[in-house]
Amino acid sequence: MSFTVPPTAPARPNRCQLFGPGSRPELFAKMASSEADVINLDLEDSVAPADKAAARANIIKAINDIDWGKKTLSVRINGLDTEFWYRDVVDVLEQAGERIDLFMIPKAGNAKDIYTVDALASAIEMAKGRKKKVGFEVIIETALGFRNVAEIASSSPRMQAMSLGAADFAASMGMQTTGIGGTQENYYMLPPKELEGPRDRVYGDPWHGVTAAIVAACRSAGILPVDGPYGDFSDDDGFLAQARRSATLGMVGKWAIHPKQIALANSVFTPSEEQVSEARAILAAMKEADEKGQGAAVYKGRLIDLASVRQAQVIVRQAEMIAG
Ligand SMILES: C[C@@H](C(=O)SCCNC(=O)CCNC(=O)[C@H](O)C(C)(C)COP(=O)(O)OP(=O)(O)OC[C@H]1O[C@@H](n2cnc3c(N)ncnc32)[C@H](O)[C@@H]1OP(=O)(O)O)[C@H](O)C(=O)O
Ligand SMILES: [Mg+2]
Repeated sequence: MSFTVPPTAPARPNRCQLFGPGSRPELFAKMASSEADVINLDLEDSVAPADKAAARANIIKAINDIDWGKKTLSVRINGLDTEFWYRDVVDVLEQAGERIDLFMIPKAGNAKDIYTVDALASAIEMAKGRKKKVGFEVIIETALGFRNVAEIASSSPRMQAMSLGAADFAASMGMQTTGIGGTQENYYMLPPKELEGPRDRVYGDPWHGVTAAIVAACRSAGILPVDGPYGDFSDDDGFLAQARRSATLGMVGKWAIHPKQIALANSVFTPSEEQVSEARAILAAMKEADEKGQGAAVYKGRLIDLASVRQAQVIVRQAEMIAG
């Protein structure tokens, strides 16, 4: 290990973040009674400019009136390049009660963006005598954000989580696609032409680079890495494939842009009984090895050592935290 020990991430479930437009208040109670761990009430891109003020009022009322249970309650504010964002922060923090947990800052480009929102939120919290400091989560969805992902992750003690926003990311990177996440039709390779046999397309993962960058930035800053939206909510298999890929890379959850995606996300980001018992068996085998003075052992024909203990602990800790 390095002498620099990263902080630990917030110990709360974040398997699914359910989004709903602030301009559709009829959805809020349904969101509150869903199985999502995190609720994101949106003031940004799912709300038309003419509806921003009404959406703010809807969200403030909902924060105050609805029983959100144990869910993490987040409000996505507008981007810092708009005329809307300051009013989002001011109105919500001045008029909504302490139940709000997080602001989600979209299109985060650098640490200064987060500092700016932090300064405004701090002033309002002091002025209004708010006891609970609002936390932040951000979306990496621009080329600038990708470039500065590490400084954004550790930009403020308020930071709790970071998501990939595939649609805006694709636009900002100039990617040739209109899909929101998932496999892209033209992102494939062919087997070498010298090989015999059919040259079936092998699809790659165009989100791999930024996903790995987000996970590394989050894990070294002690915040939660989250996979963003999968736009085609009629494609359960596609959602599951992308979610399993991001879980394998270290992300802790995924957005749902429709309620049918909640169970899919929860199924992937809750370690299965098999995964947990395998992890516990590895821990038991390593305990036995340790008692014999061995740092490495053989488990089901493969090497396990102290790194395997740390891997197994990740899964056991996740399961225990979700079980509460
Ligand atoms: C891509 C970038 C993003 O910003 S993604 C995040 C922003 N987007 C959103 O917030 C959209 C959220 N989803 C919706 O608005 C809707 O789900 C919908 C428009 C996609 C579909 O709505 P619709 O009412 O047509 O859906 P139905 O299939 O008829 O609904 C069935 C049933 O479920 C209830 N419902 C619908 N949506 C929700 C919801 N979000 N939460 C809770 N419940 C919901 C609906 O009322 C029906 O209920 P019932 O009538 O059966 O009682 C990103 O930034 C990037 O860049 O990548
Ligand atoms: Mg976006």
